[in-house]
Amino acid sequence: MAVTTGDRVVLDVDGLRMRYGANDVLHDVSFQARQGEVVVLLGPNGAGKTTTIEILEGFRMRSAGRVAVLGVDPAQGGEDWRARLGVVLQSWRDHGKWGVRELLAHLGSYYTCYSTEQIKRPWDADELVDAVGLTEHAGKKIRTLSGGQRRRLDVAIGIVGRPELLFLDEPTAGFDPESRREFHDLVHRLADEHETTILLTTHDLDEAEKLADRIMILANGRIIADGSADELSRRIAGEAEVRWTRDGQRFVHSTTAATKFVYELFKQYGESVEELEVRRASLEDTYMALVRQAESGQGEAGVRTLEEVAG
Ligand SMILES: Nc1ncnc2c1ncn2[C@@H]1O[C@H](COP(=O)(O)OP(=O)(O)OP(=O)(O)O)[C@@H](O)[C@H]1O
Repeated sequence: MAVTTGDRVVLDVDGLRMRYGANDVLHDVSFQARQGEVVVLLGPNGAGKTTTIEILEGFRMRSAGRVAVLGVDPAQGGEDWRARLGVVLQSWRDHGKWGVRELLAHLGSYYTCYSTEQIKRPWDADELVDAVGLTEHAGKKIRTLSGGQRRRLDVAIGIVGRPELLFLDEPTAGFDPESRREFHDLVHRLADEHETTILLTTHDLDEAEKLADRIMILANGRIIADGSADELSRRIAGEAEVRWTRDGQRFVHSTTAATKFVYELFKQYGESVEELEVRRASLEDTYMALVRQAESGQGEAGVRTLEEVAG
């Protein structure tokens, strides 16, 4: 997990609203992200994640609110501003006849003029191919790549200009577990070594937990939670489930004071307690509880225990 988050505010969103026709999609979205921070945006289908990201990227005009991306309003961002952003959207379908390395070197050449003292642009094509795990396939034509390999290429295209801020929309859809792990390592490296700020969407809560310094949950066009995975689960807090076996019999007990309970359990039964497990609310439990709570129209004041909310 990135620990090198700086003080510089890279993303600053205040009172963002978006309306499509008569349909309000984003109501009042406000958040900030700092240099080197990995922020994961979660939310059910249709919550407004892609809309938010597209507004930040300058691809979509907002209805209201203040937005500064690398200090610039995306609606007014020029080429030099755009060169500092990396965007990974859908799979790269064009240029099927191009080689992997060839395409990266070609796209990279557009960034040469945006090189600075601090940030040398573009990323060297061979190093980049290596960083995304495509070395073996560097000479292959793009149309011959598998789905997962093509997605890695999408990521490489997104970072070839060494962006200060990277947007990733469901980057690991279609990855096998190994590619997913490698991709997670790459995200950590970008944040830790290069101080890249990363905003990504995913529906994979395990991935969110592994990657995020901060998780934001968007539901019904509002951010209903913003914090680390631990902070979010503490908001739902409540009870932990303690499981154990004794003399071959299984036991389950729910308690808000798991440590004390386990201490008493051992004091009473000592070594006959086996297979002890303490399970706290997972990110999935927390996510489901918060989203259901938002969908049933309860505000912050209505935060209840997980059991009450999730039934
Ligand atoms: N161009 C558009 N015109 C009208 N409505 C739109 C447009 N684009 C998106 N919407 C609506 O805005 C809402 C938010 O869509 P958005 O794509 O931002 O959601 P999302 O959180 O990214 O969803 P998913 O997880 O399914 O990708 C949806 O109700 C969608 O139907």
